[in-house]
Amino acid sequence: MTRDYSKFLTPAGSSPLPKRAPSPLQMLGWKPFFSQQTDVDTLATTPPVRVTEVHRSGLRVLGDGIDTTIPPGPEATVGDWFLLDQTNPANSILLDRISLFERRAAGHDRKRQMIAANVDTVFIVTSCNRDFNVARLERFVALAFEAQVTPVILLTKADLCDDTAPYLDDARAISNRVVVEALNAKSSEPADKLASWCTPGQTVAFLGSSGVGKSTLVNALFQRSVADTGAVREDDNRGRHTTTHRQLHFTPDGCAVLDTPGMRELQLTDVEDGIAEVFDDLVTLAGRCRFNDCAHETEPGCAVRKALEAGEIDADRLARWRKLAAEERFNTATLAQRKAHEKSFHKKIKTVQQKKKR
Ligand SMILES: Nc1nc2c(ncn2[C@@H]2O[C@H](COP(=O)(O)OP(=O)(O)OP(=O)(O)O)[C@@H](O)[C@H]2O)c(=O)[nH]1
Ligand SMILES: [Zn+2]
Repeated sequence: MTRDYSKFLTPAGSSPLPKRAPSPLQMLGWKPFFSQQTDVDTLATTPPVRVTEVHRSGLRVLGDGIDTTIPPGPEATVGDWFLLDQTNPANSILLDRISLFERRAAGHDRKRQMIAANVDTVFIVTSCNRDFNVARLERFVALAFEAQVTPVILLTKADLCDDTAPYLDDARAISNRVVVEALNAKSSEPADKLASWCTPGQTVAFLGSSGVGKSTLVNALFQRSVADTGAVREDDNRGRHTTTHRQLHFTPDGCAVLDTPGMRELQLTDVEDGIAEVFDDLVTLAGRCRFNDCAHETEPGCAVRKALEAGEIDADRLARWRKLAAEERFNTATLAQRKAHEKSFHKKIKTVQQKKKR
């Protein structure tokens, strides 16, 4: 007799256990990385809260059943997690970050300013037209790597472009660690194409020049969910992401979208490691040059020039790496360092001129 066991088998494609819905804290972006910094008892007495808004007067923090304001501290930024001391909020404990975007302030001391913490994914947006610029994309990818945030390159306005293939090829050649997608931001595509990075508990941000479609994409993220629930009026969800201060907005799905003007002004300072990651193949090659301080120009035993002559590396990419690295060094140098550099440069010129006179 053959028995029919089919009724006892899990149907193909379905998981045997229903997935547990994320907890309120997980929806806010709470991860094992944070819980590992503390213990159950501490969590019970000082509950975790996330900074969702930064104002001059204080930080708005959200937790499981908590929505309050704590005094501003110089050490915190939007996206940060605190263990909230409810009796004395100023004594709340800041948890270590998974990632951090920073920039140098304008002015004399050019102190570092924190832009956003614990962002998981940054969408680097450009369009399939004249805005597309490999050097700029490399620079944004370097910033993301430096901040420990996963970069994803989005090429918008695909609908206005005859052939997206060359753009995709160029963007994909930047780093094999970066996913690249081409899309029409105004269509229904963003919901699908961004879905895997915009799951509950994830925090995302957008980088890119003006007019490339960042707001259109953010709108799409909100409208998809809004359309699903049909609960929010059009003009309400418009207002959700127009802001002038640092803020996290949560889609009804529980994905946090960072909206901060500072992201647009990120400069190329203190990103030496990020640049080295983008150009890791060239960095490895340079490590094989005979001299540690090889400028890859006329030095003997230069592995970079050898590879270039053998056609193993791209001359344009090499030039972009050197330019980006030089720009980074210049930006990162303090005013004093720049002045010292100029002084020694002028001194050199003077010596040369004096020698010529003789
Ligand atoms: N056809 C088409 N138009 C797009 C696409 N993405 C954006 N646009 C249009 O391009 C214009 C600029 O888009 P925004 O979303 O405002 O660009 P942004 O990057 O937010 O610009 P800023 O707010 O200045 O930083 C708008 O008119 C959009 O409708 C796209 O993929 N296809
Ligand atoms: Zn060299």
